[in-house]
Amino acid sequence: MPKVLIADKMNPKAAEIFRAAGVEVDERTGLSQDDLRAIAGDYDGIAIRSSSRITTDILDAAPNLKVVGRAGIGVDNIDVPAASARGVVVMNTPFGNSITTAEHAIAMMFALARQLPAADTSTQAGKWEKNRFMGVELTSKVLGLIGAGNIGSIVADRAHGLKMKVIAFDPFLTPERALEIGVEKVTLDELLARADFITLHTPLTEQTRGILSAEAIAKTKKGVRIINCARGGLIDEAALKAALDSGQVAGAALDVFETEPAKESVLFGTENFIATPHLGAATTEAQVNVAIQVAEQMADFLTTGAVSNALNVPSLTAEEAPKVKPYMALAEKLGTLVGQLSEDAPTAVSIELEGAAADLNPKPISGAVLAGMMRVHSATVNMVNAPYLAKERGLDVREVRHDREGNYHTLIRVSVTTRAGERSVAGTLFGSAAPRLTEIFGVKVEADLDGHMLYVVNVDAPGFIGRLGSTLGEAGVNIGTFHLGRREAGGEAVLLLSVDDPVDETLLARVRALPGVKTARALRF
Ligand SMILES: NC(=O)C1=CN([C@@H]2O[C@H](COP(=O)(O)OP(=O)(O)OC[C@H]3O[C@@H](n4cnc5c(N)ncnc54)[C@H](O)[C@@H]3O)[C@@H](O)[C@H]2O)C=CC1
Ligand SMILES: O=C(O)C(=O)COP(=O)(O)O
Repeated sequence: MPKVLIADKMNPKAAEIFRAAGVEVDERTGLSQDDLRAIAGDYDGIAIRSSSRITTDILDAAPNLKVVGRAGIGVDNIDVPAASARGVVVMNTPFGNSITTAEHAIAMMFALARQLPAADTSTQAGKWEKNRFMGVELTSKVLGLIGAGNIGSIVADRAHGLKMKVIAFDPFLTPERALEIGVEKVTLDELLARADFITLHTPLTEQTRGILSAEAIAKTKKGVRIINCARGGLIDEAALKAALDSGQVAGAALDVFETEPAKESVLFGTENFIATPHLGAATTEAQVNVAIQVAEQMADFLTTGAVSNALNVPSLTAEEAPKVKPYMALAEKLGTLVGQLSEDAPTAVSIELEGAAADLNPKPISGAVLAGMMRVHSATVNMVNAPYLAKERGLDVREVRHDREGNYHTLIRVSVTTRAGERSVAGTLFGSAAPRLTEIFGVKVEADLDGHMLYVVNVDAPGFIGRLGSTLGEAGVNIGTFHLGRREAGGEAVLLLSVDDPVDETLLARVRALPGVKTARALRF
């Protein structure tokens, strides 16, 4: 039974869903990094929010880990490249808390415009300072969005209802999408110069870190109000403090901080500064949404292989997964075969799908081919990290789908290019589930690729099979199945034998010494 750790506070629905799906769950929140490292090895999956950090050392301590699920959006607390390299799928829930977070940004905007927190504190202190809290109207003001994705566009929609003019800086925003969400696409400098309110809605990346730097803040319209419900690190906090003190910035509301939990900050106590403790996603509705979704996605993946909302592997629906699985098994066997038979490092691999296979999602199939090929040299390769490793090694990977149906109702062909040229193997599914080799390097051979096998290329001549059988028999190696194919009578013949025991180097040398043998290799599936 797969086992999952819920490492951050999550709605109880998550645990219910895991258990109902037959997944064992431990809920242990508030773990230190050392504690998490100590227990990570027990789990197939870890579900988190923004508090836990899934770093390289946690991944290294978790050899059984297959999936990290983020009940929320931002994954900057997960080392995604390190997870990919170790074959761990990373999933998030990209929409479950977006409305809630957009609403928090709007709430912050109102709180800034009317100084609600300070007015509340003053009033409850019995001061009745009616003349101190002069606010500004939102109507007709310019709202500048930095980042106009899911949350940014919901903020734009709500701001239109408040009769604001919305402009956006987002290099990936297309003119069509800008039109659709009713925002004017501008450069960052233009946004800084024009906005009365600026709200941030980008992920924290190398490009966005410090996007509101001292230099950028200096370019803002005097009296701007800034809201950050995205990520700490997007704003230079010391520069913001200086700009609030000088009056360049009339107010700032932060939900997120460079260092969290933010128990202290240069900004605390500054006039016109409002803080909340990373509450953007903290509503009942959002937390139910993300808890249900992350648990369903992780349980589906662990029990059926379905992949949704993964950041480092292509999606595979619960409906597709059972159809694609036998193909992945075939693809992996073909990859393992070419991997074992390649004398040289391949420079290119092409994966062709024909007949029924052509209707399937090719990504998991090509991932399985690459995993099979590369696992020959590294035991830790799987279909998640194989495409990344292939890219790293400069392997040119092509996927081709052919509508035509050949001799087989369904076929996968894997062609590998090395310095020696291009060679290909092909296979089909028998009874729609059993992988079967159909062709090896241009020779038709039908064989199951299973267990220990011996591959021999020889010159077709009478008496060879008998001599080979005797050589194996003398070494005490029992033949299970025997498959033979040849290019033409008297030409090159290919023999694939399944054997009950491994064929060692001494026996291989004896096979290679038989008259007519060109190649002999021991294979393992
Ligand atoms: N405070 C909280 O509790 C929450 C915070 N968040 C944060 O909000 C962020 C945004 O979430 P979504 O809108 O759902 O993500 P999204 O991926 O839909 O949108 C992000 C937008 O940022 C844009 N972007 C990327 N690089 C940029 C750059 N260099 N300059 C300007 N724009 C850039 C992208 O093109 C995209 O349109 C998340 O990454 C997360 O960090 C999300 C949920 C809750
Ligand atoms: O979804 C996100 O990106 C968030 O920042 C929400 O964080 P949380 O799950 O509330 O710790």
